[in-house]
Amino acid sequence: MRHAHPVETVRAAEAELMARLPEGALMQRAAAGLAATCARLLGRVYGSRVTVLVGSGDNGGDALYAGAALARRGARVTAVLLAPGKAHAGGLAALRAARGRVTAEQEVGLADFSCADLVLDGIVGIGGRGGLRPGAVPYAEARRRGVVVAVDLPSGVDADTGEVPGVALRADVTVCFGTYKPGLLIDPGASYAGAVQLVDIGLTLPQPELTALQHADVAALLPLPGAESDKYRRGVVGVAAGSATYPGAALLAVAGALRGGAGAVRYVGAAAEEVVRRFPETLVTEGGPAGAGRVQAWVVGPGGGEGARQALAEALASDVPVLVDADGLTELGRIGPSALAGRTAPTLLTPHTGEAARLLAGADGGAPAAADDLAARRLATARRLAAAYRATVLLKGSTTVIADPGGAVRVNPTGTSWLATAGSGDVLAGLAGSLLAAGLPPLDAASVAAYLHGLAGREAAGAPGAPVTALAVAEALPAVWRAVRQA
Ligand SMILES: NC(=O)C1=CN([C@@H]2O[C@H](COP(=O)(O)OP(=O)(O)OC[C@H]3O[C@@H](n4cnc5c(N)ncnc54)[C@H](OP(=O)(O)O)[C@@H]3O)[C@@H](O)[C@H]2O)[C@@H](O)CC1
Ligand SMILES: [K+]
Repeated sequence: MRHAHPVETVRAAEAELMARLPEGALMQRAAAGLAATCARLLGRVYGSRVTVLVGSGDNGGDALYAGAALARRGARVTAVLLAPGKAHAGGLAALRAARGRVTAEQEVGLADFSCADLVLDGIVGIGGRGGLRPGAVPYAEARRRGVVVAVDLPSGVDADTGEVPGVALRADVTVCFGTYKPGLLIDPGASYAGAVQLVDIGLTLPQPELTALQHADVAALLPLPGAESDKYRRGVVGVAAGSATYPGAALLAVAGALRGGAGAVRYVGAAAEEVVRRFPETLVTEGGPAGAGRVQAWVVGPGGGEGARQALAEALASDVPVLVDADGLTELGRIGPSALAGRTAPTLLTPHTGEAARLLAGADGGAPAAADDLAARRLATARRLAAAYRATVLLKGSTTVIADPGGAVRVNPTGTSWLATAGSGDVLAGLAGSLLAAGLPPLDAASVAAYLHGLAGREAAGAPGAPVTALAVAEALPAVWRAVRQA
């Protein structure tokens, strides 16, 4: 599992460790790890050209010491001071002692940047606020031929949220210290970080609020049938989806649900005939959720159209977990959080940012925010929704973020942009609902579903990627399920 901690926590751990170590020891550890990665990336250090962008704090200090280490191995290193007079004095002395060059002239700096084999971005790290300052912006726009390595964090990315409030410097590799910062895992920040490598500097950190699952974590959470299992013990997931106008959503939600580990799928809705024709293993019931037989979780809303209101009300009145998606979310936004007030079982909401805007408006009373703004602040958006509705929220997008009302957050590391395709969300809803019915708590059900769905998207798209259909994503689920278990 990848763990991320906010700046405040990192600073506290740093202070606690620094009090027990000789001065500067922590920075030396960070710089040594950084220099080792740079050497690996360069292949041959001797004779290579390295440019070090240096800001006014310890982030620049790390970069200067790493630059000095590379210079001692024969690299031609130039430090470009973006805040001359404030650059880390010890790091600067070390670089000079290793015969590194130092300049504060932007023209020289930009020329060096463009022809370097490797650039170290030590402009700003966890002490940063706002995007790049004007003197640094030209580097973000300049031509580059070498690899850009961000020190701890790409400069201009907000460490705690992944927001990019202006211009940021795009990295190919980020070497972070002690722990991941949330901004390295959440878009848009994550998209600036490239491949992220963690250097252990010995910090003792508390349990993280924010995590990202990896194969082994998902494998441990997957529901597996025991020798005694029958379909009811493995869980029955009820799917209330599709309408006369959108029968396809019912098929796709059922396709996802059939591959999510529940023992059976029970469908209610207007597309029963199509569902049984395509998936004869589905149980079909007339009427809505209230009159259907016993299920262990409901999925309500994909392609629900007019019927979504009634289906939502009936599912929410049940005492089993309910996943609300698509048209169900629109209906929920109309009522607001009071619709969930009497629930005794968990609720999982799976909005994209447009639906999130409607849900927030339903909670706050104001006009819906622009979806793009919510996408740029996806961690805050998911947390706000989870708190307002007292529900687990899976906010879909370039980084899917899952927030529990208790404060825990999971960030999904899998996926492909090809997944932004019609019906893909219906498959995800069915899959997550199936995992809920199989007994996973909502945070686990949602994050395992997002993980498998992202992998299935990649599997269906192939490499190099090509457009995928939602049904192909559902059909790829068994293969990725097996791959996760075998890893
Ligand atoms: N914590 C740890 O465990 C360890 C931390 N280590 C390292 O230290 C780094 C943190 O160092 P730090 O605290 O000196 O802050 P840092 O990010 O260098 O910023 C400094 C100053 O920059 C300025 N500034 C602000 N915004 C800006 C912007 N947008 N663009 C440009 N400048 C901006 C602002 O100063 P101002 O110019 O406003 O006076 C601010 O005070 C950390 O990321 C890691 O690399 C490791 O060595 C060891 C273990
Ligand atoms: K940086």
